Amino acid sequence: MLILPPLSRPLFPATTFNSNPRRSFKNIPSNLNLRRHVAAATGEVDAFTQYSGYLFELSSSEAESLTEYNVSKIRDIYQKKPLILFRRLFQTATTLGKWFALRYYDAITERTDMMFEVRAAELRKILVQLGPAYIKIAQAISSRPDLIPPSYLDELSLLQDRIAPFSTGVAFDIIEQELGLPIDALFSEISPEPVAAASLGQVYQARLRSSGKVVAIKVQRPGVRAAISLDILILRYLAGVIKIVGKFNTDLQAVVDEWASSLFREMDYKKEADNGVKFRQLYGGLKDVVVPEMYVQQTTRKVLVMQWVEGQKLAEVQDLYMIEVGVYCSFNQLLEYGFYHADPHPGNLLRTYDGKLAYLDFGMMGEFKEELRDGFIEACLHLVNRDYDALAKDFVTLGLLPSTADKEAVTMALTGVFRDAVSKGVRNISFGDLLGNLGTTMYKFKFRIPSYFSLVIRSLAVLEGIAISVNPDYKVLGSTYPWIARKVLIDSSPKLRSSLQDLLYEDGVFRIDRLESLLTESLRARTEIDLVRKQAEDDESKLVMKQMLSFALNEKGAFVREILLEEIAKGLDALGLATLDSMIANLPFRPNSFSSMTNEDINNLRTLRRLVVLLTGLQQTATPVKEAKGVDSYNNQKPSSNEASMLPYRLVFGQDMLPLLSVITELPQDSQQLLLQLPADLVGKLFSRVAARTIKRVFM
Ligand SMILES: Nc1ncnc2c1ncn2[C@@H]1O[C@H](COP(=O)(O)OP(=O)(O)OP(=O)(O)O)[C@@H](O)[C@H]1O
Repeated sequence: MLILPPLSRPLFPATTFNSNPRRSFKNIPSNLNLRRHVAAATGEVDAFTQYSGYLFELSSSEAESLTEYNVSKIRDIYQKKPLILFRRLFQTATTLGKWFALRYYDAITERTDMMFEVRAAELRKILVQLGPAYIKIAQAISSRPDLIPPSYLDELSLLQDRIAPFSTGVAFDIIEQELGLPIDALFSEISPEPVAAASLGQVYQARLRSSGKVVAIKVQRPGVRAAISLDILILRYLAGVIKIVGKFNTDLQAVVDEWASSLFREMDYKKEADNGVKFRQLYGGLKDVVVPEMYVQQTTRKVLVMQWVEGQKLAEVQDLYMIEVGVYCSFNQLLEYGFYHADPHPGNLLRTYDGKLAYLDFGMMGEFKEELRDGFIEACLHLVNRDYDALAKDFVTLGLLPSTADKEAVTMALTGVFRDAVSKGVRNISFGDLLGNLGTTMYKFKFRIPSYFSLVIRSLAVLEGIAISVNPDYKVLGSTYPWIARKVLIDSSPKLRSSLQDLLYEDGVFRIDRLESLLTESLRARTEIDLVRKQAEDDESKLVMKQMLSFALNEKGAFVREILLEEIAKGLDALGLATLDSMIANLPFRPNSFSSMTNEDINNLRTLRRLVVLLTGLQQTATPVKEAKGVDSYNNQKPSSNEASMLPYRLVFGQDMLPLLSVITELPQDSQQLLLQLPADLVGKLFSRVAARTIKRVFM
């Protein structure tokens, strides 16, 4: 048996854990008594390691074999062990009680503000001492600005789960027990000490004997399930007491139950492996994203074996491209498939040595249901388009605002927060600032953040946090917006289609500026095309043209294409009228200030021109119609007789159509075929428009 030699670029410095002597596992007697190992581990002067003695006591408990959260089973188990229950209750009450007493003392001596940071830091240490359940609570509430005052958020989010490891001997025994084979039958090499230790488990690096592949083995702390069950029971009692004493409306015990169920899911490594398999299927194929392969056959509830990923923690590398890949992948998780990594903290994201972003730890996954996803997208659209009233309504739809809230006051407060957020433009919205200000407002108005949403928020906030360490000006929402714009333009959900319709037609008037902004934003989304763009020789304008046309002539662009055709038909109709006007203006006996065009036609002509520019990227060489002031100024342009009849076309199409033709020939076959169908569709629309107008003019 060999000790795994360091890989070419070791991930973890050997100094990470200094407790275990380097040894091969031939030195570990297979029949080792667990208690001796725990005793050795508790030799470390560390609050959490002492705690592992307590975990060990519980490791043989009935609660350790619970497969899922079941409060009545847990109650039954611990009612039979009142001593353990009371001892833990006493330990928790005295530890937390001391802290609350100090807080109370601060309050009566009016030193609360002064001592805020000190108390927050003390609380963090206490939570680590109290063990996994409390560390997990702290991790969960560190993304809940509605639950705790903003100043505590910073301290709790610092809570690192780099906790002292438990004995390697115990870990190896667990691997053998769980996998049912001697460890050296399964692995040809293994690291002599854990490469990382977290609240629920620790990780070893090993090589599979069967295939020679390097794997990571995650081993669950012995006794952790029983300890967490016990703590959950105590917390439920506590929640019951607080609810009665504090006269709370919320069912606090239900909150504990919901959290406990998710924690139990996280402690089941078989579920984690299944999540990993699904995550790999959905996102493992994305460009520059790595999702380790799960060895489901070698995985049990307490031992997880997966492909080893070599790389550096994302927080330690200065690579903005990784953040962009992260944003792209997060978008896919949140808004495309709704299955997302709900715990992408910096320790769970690595940059591989060949420049890819690797995701680890699939214990906590979230599901963003389609209706809520669409609601979230709508809210983003409303935020970007500064429609604050609609935004306040979105808050109700998303379940963020209780129906009892004083809507007017809340809307006003929210408007203030959002106005500030978008004041420097969409690309500069700081998610962190928005969250902070939103948190203060939410805390004040007693909003609640539904649990599904807090995970979404957390996942975006983590990404922005990492990005900021690389580029202080990085804005995650600004980078996500192109994806949102793209989604709105191509999605077939009826809800999103109707919000697009509402957005583009305000009081019946077509808002080309909004379409322009959506289309141009959507092109900033880092698609495969965009990634190819790095190598492409094409010049910028030709690429924009190609992307726009590819979008408009694609299966997914059908809904927007319909809107575009409608607007182009209106524009061409107006162009026809303008041509007629120009020709009449050329007649020797032209009537004074004759015009067949209404203001609406002029607008349509302007829209057509902007659409041509937008879709083709062609620069206008003729006088922009935008500058003409209504029908009169249009007619007063007095062109020379030869130019006159061409003027409207030049106004719309500019002069150089050649690049457009060359791009069309480069489009995919499907798009070219669609393009050939367009004239027929357009003629149909134009014909019905001209007919309707003629009838109107003749009979009215
Ligand atoms: N497949 C892997 N390849 C390389 N390193 C890994 C792998 N899996 C885990 N690690 C290392 O082990 C650490 C802990 O793993 P992981 O986050 O899965 O444990 P956890 O107990 O679920 O932690 P948490 O408390 O964050 O939920 C990671 O931060 C990483 O450093």
